[in-house]
Amino acid sequence: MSLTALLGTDLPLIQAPMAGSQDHRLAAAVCQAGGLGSIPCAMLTPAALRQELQAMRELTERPFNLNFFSHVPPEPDAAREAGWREALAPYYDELGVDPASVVVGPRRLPFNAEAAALVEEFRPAVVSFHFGLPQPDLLERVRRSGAKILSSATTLNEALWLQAQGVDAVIAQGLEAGGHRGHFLDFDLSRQLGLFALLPQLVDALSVPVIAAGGIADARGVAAAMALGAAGVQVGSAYLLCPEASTSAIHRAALQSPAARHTALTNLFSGRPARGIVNRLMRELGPLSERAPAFPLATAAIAPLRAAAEAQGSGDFSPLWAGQNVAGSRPMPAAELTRELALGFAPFAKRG
Ligand SMILES: Cc1cc2nc3c(=O)[nH]c(=O)nc-3n(C[C@H](O)[C@H](O)[C@H](O)COP(=O)(O)O)c2cc1C
Repeated sequence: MSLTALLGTDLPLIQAPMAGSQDHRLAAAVCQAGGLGSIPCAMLTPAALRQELQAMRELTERPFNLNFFSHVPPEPDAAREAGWREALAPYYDELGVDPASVVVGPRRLPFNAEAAALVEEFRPAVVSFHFGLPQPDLLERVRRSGAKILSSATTLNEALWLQAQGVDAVIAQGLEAGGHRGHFLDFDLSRQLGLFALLPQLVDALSVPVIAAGGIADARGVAAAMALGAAGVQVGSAYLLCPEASTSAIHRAALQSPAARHTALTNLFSGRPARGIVNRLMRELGPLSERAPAFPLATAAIAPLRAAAEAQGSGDFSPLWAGQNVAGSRPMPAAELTRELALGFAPFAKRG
């Protein structure tokens, strides 16, 4: 089955879910332009998710994707948390932040029964997961709702596992990708592959469609991924500058500055490796640090530093998620960007 038939879209193009940087507005604009818009749910309470779903339904009747994280929550580790606070202490002093103001808590919850109930109620055409898949009973509820199920793989091993669990398509997430690595079985970063190495491996080995993600920012990138056998593409960073995205002013400025040419994988902001524009915290404490608590617990102690710095117009302590190929991105309406990207499908039109 072609990807457009599977997703119910005109184009085999998914706007990547980007938690913290977009909501239903960007998703709806992409849906209206023929792609599959995504609503990132990782940072939403059930009530906020319900509002997003209602707002989405008002803007479009087209198929869309709901995206969830499916990590295993870690056990809190007091010693590690204390070490992390110690590492950040000089910054608390500098910015006049009271360490007691840190609100400890997970901040990002994995897919759970409440989210499954909302999927059953609103019946999105597609549900995608990052960090593997939820528990089998929850996954079964999604499947029975009628949603097509996608998840990201960063190695052949992960892709084969996802296929064995019955996903409808696999997203091949190359090392170029912005935001969190979706890895869930293979944690050795030195073994993570760029898209051009990963994609053909997955295309050759899988029977389900493979969607290319990572570093695709224009029609040339789309055509290259399709030439390597992708059934479609998932594009994230290129959409961050669209007026419909909720990307912060600080993040937008960084994306359009020469600094955007230097991204790195860092675990400082959440506890899991994610690609972002290199900023002060990454330069001084990382970009990777063994002191950061496990995902998503590292976020709590950074949050007041981020807020204090952002109040002064600085992104020194903000996660500036971006893929390696974001330097050429331009601010333009999402529909226009979708149409430009779609030109890359033209030579492969027969594949649908
Ligand atoms: C700002 C940002 C936030 C992201 N948040 C999510 C998310 O919530 N869920 C998810 O599955 N992927 C997330 N990703 C990763 C994307 O799904 C995708 O792998 C990536 O954007 C593709 O690479 P590109 O950014 O170079 O296009 C995020 C990426 C970015 C840039």
